[in-house]
Amino acid sequence: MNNVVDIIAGALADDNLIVVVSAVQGVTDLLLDAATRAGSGESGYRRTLEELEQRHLEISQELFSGNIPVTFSVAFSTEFSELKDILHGVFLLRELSDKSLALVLGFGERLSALIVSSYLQERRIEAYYLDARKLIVTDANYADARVDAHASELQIRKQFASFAGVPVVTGFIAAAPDGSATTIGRGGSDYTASILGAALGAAEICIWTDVDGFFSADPKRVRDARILPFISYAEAMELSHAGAKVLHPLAVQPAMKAGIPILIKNSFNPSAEGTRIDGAPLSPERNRSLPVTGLTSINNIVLLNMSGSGMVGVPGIASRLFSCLARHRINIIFISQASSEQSITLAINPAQAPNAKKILEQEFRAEIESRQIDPLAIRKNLAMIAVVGNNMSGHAGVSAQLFETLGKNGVNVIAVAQGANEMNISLVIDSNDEDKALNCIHESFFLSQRKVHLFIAGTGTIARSLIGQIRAHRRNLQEENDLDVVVCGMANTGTIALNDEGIDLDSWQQALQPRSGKRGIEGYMEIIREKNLHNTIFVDCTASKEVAAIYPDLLLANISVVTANKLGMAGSWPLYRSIRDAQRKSNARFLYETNVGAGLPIINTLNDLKNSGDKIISIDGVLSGTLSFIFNELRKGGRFSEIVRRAKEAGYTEPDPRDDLSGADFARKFLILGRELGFTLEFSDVLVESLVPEEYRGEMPVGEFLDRLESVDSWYAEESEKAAADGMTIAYAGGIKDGKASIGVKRVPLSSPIAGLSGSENMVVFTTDRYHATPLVVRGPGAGGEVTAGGVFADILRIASYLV
Ligand SMILES: NC(=O)C1=CN([C@@H]2O[C@H](COP(=O)(O)OP(=O)(O)OC[C@H]3O[C@@H](n4cnc5c(N)ncnc54)[C@H](OP(=O)(O)O)[C@@H]3O)[C@@H](O)[C@H]2O)C=CC1
Ligand SMILES: N[C@@H](CC=O)C(=O)O
Repeated sequence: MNNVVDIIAGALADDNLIVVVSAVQGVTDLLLDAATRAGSGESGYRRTLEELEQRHLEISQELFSGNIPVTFSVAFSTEFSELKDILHGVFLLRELSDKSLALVLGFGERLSALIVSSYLQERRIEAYYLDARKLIVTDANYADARVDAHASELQIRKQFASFAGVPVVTGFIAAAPDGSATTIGRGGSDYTASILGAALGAAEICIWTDVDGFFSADPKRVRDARILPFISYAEAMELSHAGAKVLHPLAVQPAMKAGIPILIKNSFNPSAEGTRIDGAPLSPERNRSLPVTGLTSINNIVLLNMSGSGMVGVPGIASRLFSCLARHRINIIFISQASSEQSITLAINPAQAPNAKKILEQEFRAEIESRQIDPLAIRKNLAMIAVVGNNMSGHAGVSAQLFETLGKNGVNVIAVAQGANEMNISLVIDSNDEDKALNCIHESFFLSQRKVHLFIAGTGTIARSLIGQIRAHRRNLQEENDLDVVVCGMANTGTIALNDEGIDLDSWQQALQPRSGKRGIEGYMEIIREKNLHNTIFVDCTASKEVAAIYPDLLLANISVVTANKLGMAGSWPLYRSIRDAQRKSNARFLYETNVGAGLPIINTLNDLKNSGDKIISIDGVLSGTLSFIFNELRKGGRFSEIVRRAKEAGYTEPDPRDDLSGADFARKFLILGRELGFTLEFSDVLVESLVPEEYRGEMPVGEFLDRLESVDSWYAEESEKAAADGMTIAYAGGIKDGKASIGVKRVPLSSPIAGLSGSENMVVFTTDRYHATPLVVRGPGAGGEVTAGGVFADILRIASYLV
């Protein structure tokens, strides 16, 4: 109130002012509560009344610093005793008519106007209280009255024939022709101001509210929403009708008719520029080149669907439908009818849905009984989103962009409407998807920089390298590629870190907290699904079967997946099939390049060959970084057990190195390649030679296994020497041809390319119709944190470029 009075005092220096006030925050709800209780005979209404009195008293005490003027005190008591009398009457009668309700609800504005006008007087400003019942004339629909513009204009002009002082007018309330109090809709003080401004030809109508103006989207739901300095009357009307709470939907019309600009300003931040609403033509300075001005949503609507073959080509059905709803004062928020004329879909307020269904079923009883029209269908828990902009008109591609971004994010559009003025596309979606839809649409139309949200499973070798790479490269991606890679979740078996705005990658280890609630990967997936962020990618850096098993569910929930874990694509055939099926059904992407050869482009190369029509004859080579490293080092004369330890330390091995030494990890890669080639293979179809001695294959802890491995050192040393004596070397390699894959220890000439491998190098040899005489070879490091994480990162960026 102090801010308000300062603003009034400041503005007064330049102009004549009319001040219109609304009720103190929450007061109209309290009045409604008191009236409803009194109407149902609950004496508890008196407590609400006391609370109301107390609240206004506290405000007054504070404003007047304890020295409340006598005149104010008297007026204040008079208002409250009138309110008490009315509520007492309602209580005695146990009946709350619309007429009484309108009278009660108006007390919020009456008390505000009294306080503000008295406080202005206290500040030596010549102000006076003015009841809008003397100014605004409505029909007799007391609680939601329709304004009679002409009669109101006459009254207002008469009242302000001469102008002196600052009138402080009660917003929201008006009078029916018989003088009874009416109200003109919640938040109606904006409307009151606009009616007064228009009637008097004001220079400006300024709405002082608690936000900086119209935003491109609700900033509480879309973090990157931006203020709109200028919008047209038409845009303001579309946005406020479609849920933007900044301005009363009806407030634009009188100002627009009179050509008076409306300024939206923030009374808590008066220096902010605000939003100017007017009818100025589009110009580059005032209107961005973007087609969309803003988006907004109504988060609780109900769809009413009337359908039936008997509606086709029958004139008058729509007229009966709408007339029936109008007779019962049911407001229609949205209408859609396809050209087949088989159905009409309407969105209405949920509170009115049961009544709407009842009256329409009565209206169309004959048609429903004769099955020309189906019983009315009601669909709940829906939200309506409106995408609004003057510039949308004639701008091809707006709806394509809108539906594409929703589709990629798995947001199902249930109903759509666009008028021929092309400045509003409204769509109805499941209310669970509302925030996701608002954010992805906003990002698509307003932001040059797009976001992908990552949820990582696993915090081991690969995840650590991945985080390091994202941290090092994030800024560059933002600047060069307009892409922000945001890590929103990390989890291992015991801990979890979550932050929708992005975990601080400099201290992610500290962010990990013990897991609570539903643990396991299912719990993590539930959190990701509940968050329902747009452009979400799940990144699997575990070696877990349980994690791989959730890929189908993730994909069906439209969450893209990047995985280094081979247990999905090399899992059982049913799991493999269900991943592939889910991939087909979903708009989300699934990439797994690092499953074979870590960061090497093996799966992409194979698919490029296949997709471009080449025929793959065979694939041979070394596909284990660990085994390659072991045999390359043995050739130099190292001890087997000690080399295995080094492979583990270098991050080449699986969490349990027996997965490498048994050939299982290698076999999985051939299994994946075989499946890529179209063969129906299970793991057992790959012939594998294991290097793990029989007695160490059980549950033995990894440390103990590594200690015991020394027992085979001499065998490997001897085999290496024997092979060298014959000009040969030993290596672990394999191949797949005609759907048959086998891998194991081989003797190869020292001159063979396999003998020339070093470190963890992999080598894959594709023999194809096109690459026959000289096969196509992909060679390079095939294991290790950095190269694998690089491959995972590249897959993430591939999905990002599809999503954004
Ligand atoms: N190393 C390499 O060169 C390559 C590895 N890969 C694959 O990358 C994957 C990761 O390897 P790497 O980083 O070396 O393995 P690590 O053992 O270093 O890390 C595995 C991580 O997964 C976590 N984890 C295991 N089960 C679950 C679960 N159910 N839910 C959540 N987190 C889980 C572990 O958690 P906790 O710490 O709590 O146990 C751990 O943080 C493996 O599938 C591997 O085959 C692929 C290509 C190359
Ligand atoms: N443990 C694997 C890592 C890559 O998949 C290997 O050694 O190749």
